[in-house]
Amino acid sequence: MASQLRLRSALALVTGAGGGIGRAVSVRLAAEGAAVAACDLDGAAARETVRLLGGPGSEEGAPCGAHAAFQADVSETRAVRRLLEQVQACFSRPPSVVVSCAGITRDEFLLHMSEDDWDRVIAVNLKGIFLVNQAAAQALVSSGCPGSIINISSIVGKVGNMGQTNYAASKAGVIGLTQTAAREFGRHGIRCNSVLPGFIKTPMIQKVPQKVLDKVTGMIPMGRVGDPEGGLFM
Ligand SMILES: CCCCCCCCCCCCC[C@@H](O)CC(=O)SCCNC(=O)CCNC(=O)[C@H](O)C(C)(C)COP(=O)(O)OP(=O)(O)OC[C@H]1O[C@@H](n2cnc3c(N)ncnc32)[C@H](O)[C@@H]1OP(=O)(O)O
Ligand SMILES: NC(=O)c1ccc[n+]([C@@H]2O[C@H](COP(=O)([O-])OP(=O)(O)OC[C@H]3O[C@@H](n4cnc5c(N)ncnc54)[C@H](O)[C@@H]3O)[C@@H](O)[C@H]2O)c1
Repeated sequence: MASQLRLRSALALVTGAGGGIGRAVSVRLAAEGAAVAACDLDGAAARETVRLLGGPGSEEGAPCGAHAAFQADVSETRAVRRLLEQVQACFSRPPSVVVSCAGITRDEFLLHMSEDDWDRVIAVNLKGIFLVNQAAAQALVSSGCPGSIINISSIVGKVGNMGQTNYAASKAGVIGLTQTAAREFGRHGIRCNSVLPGFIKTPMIQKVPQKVLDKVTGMIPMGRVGDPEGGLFM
């Protein structure tokens, strides 16, 4: 029961909260007592996450309750600034926990990859984390509040993956950004860490050819991909 109250005074901003990992993160944070600001490019998906958390605010334009949904494109500077303003207006404080889950893939071999597919993946997966980290940290520093920022990278950012030069570069960039932000933010009482999952069963991996999934799964000691809820004891 004690763990239920571990985050009772925390306000958590989760981007990509309408997706597989972001929704699971939101559910877990709420279960441990946090108020959740669920943000996604897909506003309806963010509202569905809030509905699952059982909070008011799941309807568009509904008043903020224990949890609230927000629509924003993390790759857009003005959208991210507006997001942090809206979250603070809704909850009267900056988020003390920020989990950056928003991300995309546009897989293709480098020989054939379009510039647009490169640009879009870097914009969402790397620049999006730059914008959210900066806006959240600025809000925390100006209010003198400590915080914890968690950026979702990928094992691909460390070991690479065929068909993902854009994605791998973006996720490697997230690692370097996080390590540097941690050095800069520490003096302000803000922790900054990245997580590097392997394959997790979410909509993101639905486009992966089965022959590739079979290949990679064969290298995973458990013999299966992970699930967003963690499934530690399954
Ligand atoms: C510490 C140990 C690590 C070991 C390495 C593990 C790295 C992989 C783990 C990744 C986990 C995290 C993923 C996570 O961050 C979320 C995602 O990013 S989900 C999306 C992941 N994307 C991919 O894995 C790319 C899959 N490939 C494709 O989508 C297509 O192949 C594509 C690149 C679009 C090209 O399609 P096309 O039709 O042109 O070619 P084929 O699909 O026929 O492929 C040609 C041959 O290449 C082989 N291939 C393709 N991708 C991979 C791959 N990622 N790994 C290994 N082999 C790959 C494919 O099997 C074909 O081989 P063959 O000619 O023998 O049939
Ligand atoms: N699923 C995996 O195997 C895996 C492994 C390692 C890392 N990751 C990373 O975890 C994070 C979450 O991935 P997931 O598996 O839950 O994917 P998902 O596709 O289920 O969810 C991603 C969410 O991000 C949202 N999003 C996309 N672009 C956005 C933007 N510009 N602004 C705001 N929101 C945006 C989508 O609408 C979606 O709801 C991603 O950063 C992904 O790269 C996933």
